[in-house]
Amino acid sequence: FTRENMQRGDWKDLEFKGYNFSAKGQPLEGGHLHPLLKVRQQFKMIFQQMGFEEMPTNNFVESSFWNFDALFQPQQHPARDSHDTFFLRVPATTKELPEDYVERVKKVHELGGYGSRGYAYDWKREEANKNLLRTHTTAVSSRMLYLLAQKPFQPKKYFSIDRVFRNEAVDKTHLAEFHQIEGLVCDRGLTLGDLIGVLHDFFSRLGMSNLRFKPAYNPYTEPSMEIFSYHEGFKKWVEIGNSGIFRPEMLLPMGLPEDVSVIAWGLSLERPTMILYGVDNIRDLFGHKVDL
Ligand SMILES: COC[C@@H]1[C@H](c2ccc(C#Cc3ccccc3)cc2)[C@@H]2CN(C(=O)Nc3ccc(OC4CC4)cc3)C[C@@H](O)[C@@H](O)CN12
Repeated sequence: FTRENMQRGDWKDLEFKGYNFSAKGQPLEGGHLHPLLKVRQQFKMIFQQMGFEEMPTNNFVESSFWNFDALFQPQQHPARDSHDTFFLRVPATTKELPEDYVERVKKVHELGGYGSRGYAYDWKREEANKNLLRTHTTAVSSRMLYLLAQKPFQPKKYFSIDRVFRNEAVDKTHLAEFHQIEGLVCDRGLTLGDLIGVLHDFFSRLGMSNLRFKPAYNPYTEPSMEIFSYHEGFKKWVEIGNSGIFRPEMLLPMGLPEDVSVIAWGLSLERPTMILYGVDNIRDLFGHKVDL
């Protein structure tokens, strides 16, 4: 039946079936929120109920300075080479860093100070200038703590939930990126007991009250602890995150008062989401739809 037939009106003498008004309409597919975003909302609400402020995390690109050097992570650390980190070609280097602070960071890496021996190596500005995709949201925490140190001290509780990037082999449960959740409390005289207490408060709001802690290592926290929770369903201990107290070599060059300490912890968003939604392949949740 061509346009000409229609225009000539040939349709007038055709037999048409009567309307069937009792026919069902197309089933309407209701939309649904992505599980990761639903779990992110839950964590956000928990942090807000605990009086934490959200940190600005909308820069995926970071300098090696804020991502590593400010955290007292030495320039020869394996996490800093291209097997673990995505470095940028354009723009390859960062433009502006607070020069006086950079000098103090260089000094604490090379010679120590504040009671530290330092790492006794030649710290290079070119290394710190290299732009990368942030490997952890702790890069944002370091920026926020530096800003806090520029004003008369006041205690703060910050959190962040956003994407981080690692140049790692991908498999069923690992992607080259994930969402890190991080919380920190900055106040005078905080101790490991305060860290354990805030972890119990935080995780109990997720129904995880039976916690255990194991000594661990992070370049920027001392002491550090891995966090475990007994999972009733799996009848076993599940690692639910990592935590620690930021080192003086990180905090004092920023200019924070000597008696101020910062307790912090982190976990991923994908792990809890996969468990809460029974997803066993991370690709069903996020990332490129390829069959591995
Ligand atoms: C390379 O990726 C590391 C990632 C990710 C992680 C690890 C450490 C940090 C951190 C930190 C930190 C430490 C000190 C100071 C500041 C930040 C953040 C994310 C998860 C951290 N983990 C993790 O999320 N596990 C987890 C969390 C919640 C959960 O809830 C379920 C409902 C019951 C279940 C599991 C632990 C492991 O999964 C680990 O194998 C994978 N980890």
